[in-house]
Amino acid sequence: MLELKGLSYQVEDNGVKTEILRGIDLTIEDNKFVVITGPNGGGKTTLAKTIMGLAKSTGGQIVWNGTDISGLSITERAKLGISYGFQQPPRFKGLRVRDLLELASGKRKLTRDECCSYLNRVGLCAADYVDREVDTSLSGGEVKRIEIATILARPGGLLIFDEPEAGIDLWSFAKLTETFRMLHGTRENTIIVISHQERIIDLADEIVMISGGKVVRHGPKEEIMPHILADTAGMCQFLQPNSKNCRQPKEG
Ligand SMILES: Nc1ncnc2c1ncn2[C@@H]1O[C@H](COP(=O)(O)OP(=O)(O)OP(=O)(O)O)[C@@H](O)[C@H]1O
Repeated sequence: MLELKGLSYQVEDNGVKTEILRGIDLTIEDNKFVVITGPNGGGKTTLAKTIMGLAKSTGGQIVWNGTDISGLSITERAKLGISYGFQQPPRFKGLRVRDLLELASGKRKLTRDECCSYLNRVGLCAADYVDREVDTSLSGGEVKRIEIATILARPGGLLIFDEPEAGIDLWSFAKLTETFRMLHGTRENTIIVISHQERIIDLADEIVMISGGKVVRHGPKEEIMPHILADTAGMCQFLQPNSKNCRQPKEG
């Protein structure tokens, strides 16, 4: 179980303090599929980075399976089974795709078939990629999918994906959605996905909406989804043609 208790993250620039996360309280039960969504700049990525330890929380606690991990390093958190897939993944010159998959899995050696199975699950033709270097010769979408494959290779735990759909073509996205569905079906991991995509949100057991550094909604998908749709429609007056406040676009 993941418990965030009054989690805060504050930055200071030239003496000016900005609170990016403002006392987040959130509990995520084991083996749930939770989608974090909300407006741009709301604090979703920062929240995910503080859980992984990539950003150091400035207040509150992060408790994973009963252990307060707030003071632990990224490596220590990774050893406790926490994984994070970047919105924009880094590249690793000199490392091949199979090296990254082996590192992620924790096994000394993965068979070619094992590597291929992880790559196929993100829509990559394994034979073309398994021996390629993870350098700048790979496109953004390729490197993103390779990174997601490395997270799939990790032993069970807490898997955090930051906008996995970003930069991925429609066909691969369909494959990825199916992979998430299957991954959740095994009930071996707690999955947190930051996403704005309705097809990913649709997979969720629970939705957390973050805005202004706070949790503004959290609950089962069936409860939160109508609010999201209403909020989204509310932002665009033309999506509610029968609304009293609706200004219709002028013809001609
Ligand atoms: N180190 C930092 N210094 C100053 N501001 C920061 C820092 N990190 C994040 N921010 C600001 O905090 C806010 C939240 O950023 P964050 O990346 O967490 O948002 P997000 O909800 O993931 O947005 P998006 O949907 O666009 O990816 C943004 O306004 C961002 O500019």
